[in-house]
Amino acid sequence: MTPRGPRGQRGSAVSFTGAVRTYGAVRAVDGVDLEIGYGETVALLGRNGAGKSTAIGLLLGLYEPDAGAVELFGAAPGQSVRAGRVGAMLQDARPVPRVTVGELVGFVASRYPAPMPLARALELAGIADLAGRRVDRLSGGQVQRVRFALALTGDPALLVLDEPTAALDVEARQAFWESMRTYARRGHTVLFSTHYLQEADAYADRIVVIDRGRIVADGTAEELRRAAGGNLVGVDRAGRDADDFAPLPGVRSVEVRGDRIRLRTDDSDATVVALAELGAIRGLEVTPASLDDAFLALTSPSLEAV
Ligand SMILES: Nc1ncnc2c1ncn2[C@@H]1O[C@H](COP(=O)(O)OP(=O)(O)OP(=O)(O)O)[C@@H](O)[C@H]1O
Repeated sequence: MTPRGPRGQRGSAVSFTGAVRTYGAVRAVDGVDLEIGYGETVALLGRNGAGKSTAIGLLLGLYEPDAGAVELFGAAPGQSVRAGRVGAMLQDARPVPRVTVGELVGFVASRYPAPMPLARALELAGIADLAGRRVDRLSGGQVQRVRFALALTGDPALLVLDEPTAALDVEARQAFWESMRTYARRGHTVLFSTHYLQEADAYADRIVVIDRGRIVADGTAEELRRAAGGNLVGVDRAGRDADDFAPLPGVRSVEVRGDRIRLRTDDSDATVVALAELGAIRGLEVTPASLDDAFLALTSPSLEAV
């Protein structure tokens, strides 16, 4: 079915088609195809240097792709940004101005065609009590929340957040995600990048894993766990080699950990039956792969001792 936007638009909120962005020899974004429908909350997950910020820069029209195309709401990114349809919170080290929080958010709001009321933006960002405080005298976490208010204030259809919780303590982090959820529930589209798998799992409808500029997985947390090999089966090694286990049904990878063998498998039932036939079930343990396991398997195949 063709996705429809909140005002009945067809198509995608975000569309990357074979997008490439290079820095010299580095292909920071290397042929990305990605469609994000209206109202989806998507996490962009990747290690340091995977290409998340570069992808976000392309999406916001901060720079042009060297090849391929990027569209927002069916138009060039810059056009959608200028029309006030996008709010962004970037990793930004610019010095903060010497005005109050209320003045700053109010000023930015005044530049949008249909901003949300100032009090609403401050409340959603959890900084209603900071309205009269000077921005340059706030803590790092408070400034981060001011940035969130600035991203929200134009009441954008798409919210783009680059590692939004990096400077926040646990309590502020939870409050932040609650606000983001409230916003997303109103039918808005949200794209956020993060290193925190738990955040991606808890707050996104869909997780896109990027590695060396390429999308290596795209789906729900459950689908990612399955894509990486759904279960882990552990047994005592009992003098056997890793090679004895690799051909067993369902097995994707074999890891030796001291006296234990750990098998990543797509079909743990078939693997366990085969282990039983081999007489190798001493210390048998079957556990679902965690999202961390899936992430490591998807982004660093060289670490696996297959
Ligand atoms: N302005 C630049 N000049 C040269 N190389 C760059 C530039 N910006 C990014 N890169 C390189 O492009 C690759 C992708 O970087 P990017 O910042 O997009 O990754 P990231 O996933 O956002 O990383 P992090 O999680 O550390 O913020 C890296 O190899 C990085 O060194």
